[in-house]
Amino acid sequence: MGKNLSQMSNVANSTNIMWHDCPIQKQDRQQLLQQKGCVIWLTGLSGSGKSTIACALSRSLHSKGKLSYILDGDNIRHGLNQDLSFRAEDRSENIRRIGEVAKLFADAGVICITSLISPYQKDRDACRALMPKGDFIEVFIDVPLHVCEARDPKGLYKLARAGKIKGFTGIDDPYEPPSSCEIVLQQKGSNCKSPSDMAEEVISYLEENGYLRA
Ligand SMILES: Nc1ncnc2c1ncn2[C@@H]1O[C@H](COP(=O)(O)OS(=O)(=O)O)[C@@H](OP(=O)(O)O)[C@H]1O
Ligand SMILES: Nc1ncnc2c1ncn2[C@@H]1O[C@H](COP(=O)(O)OP(=O)(O)O)[C@@H](O)[C@H]1O
Repeated sequence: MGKNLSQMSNVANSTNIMWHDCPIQKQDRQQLLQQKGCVIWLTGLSGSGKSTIACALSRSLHSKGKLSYILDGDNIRHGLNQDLSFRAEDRSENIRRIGEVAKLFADAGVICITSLISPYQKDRDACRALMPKGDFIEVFIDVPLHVCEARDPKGLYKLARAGKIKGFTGIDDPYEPPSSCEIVLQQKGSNCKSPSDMAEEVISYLEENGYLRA
């Protein structure tokens, strides 16, 4: 029997498309994995520690028998997003695509950790709006510019200050800190928290909010 025409959709440039459901759903995959699929969205300046904390978090989850996967902005720009630059529209598209991919991982039951500067509030809000409620956990890595600049692990701040990189976040391109997010990771006074201490704060949030059981 032919498909009912009324079930057909047009989405942007995709016409006459139809959604297919599978009887095995997110709930079933979560049961198998004994965890809740979600997106842990790490945002912060270059050098704030996103990649380091993402790795510490993934390692800690792995040791607890929980399946996670990291989508790192730098890495995704080597493949899927290699056509995108750092101008505002391309950063937005970078974040939109990674948001869509992260949503698929969360639907697969995986704890998906994204690690992107994601400097604009509206782009992060748009990703949140893509997901079912509770699936988007926004984590602000609140490290001041002067600390990130002093770390400068890739030498990019130095190049940006010398005018050799234009539109560098924090120097001559904006970073909008989250106005409200689930977790803020920051140094308390002079007490320097390690990346694994910060990862453990995220783990505590996941444990307390039931993400580490089905
Ligand atoms: N102009 C400019 N501004 C900011 N960052 C720059 C720029 N050019 C290159 N890089 C390098 O690219 C990494 C950031 O990529 P993202 O995909 O996370 O950025 S964004 O979310 O689209 O803003 C960023 O990596 P991290 O240092 O890990 O944040 C930089 O290494
Ligand atoms: N909590 C922390 N305390 C001290 N140094 C850190 C911390 N987190 C990261 N670093 C260091 O800061 C640098 C930047 O970290 P990275 O993870 O590459 O940041 P990002 O991915 O945000 O650019 C690295 O050299 C890392 O060792």
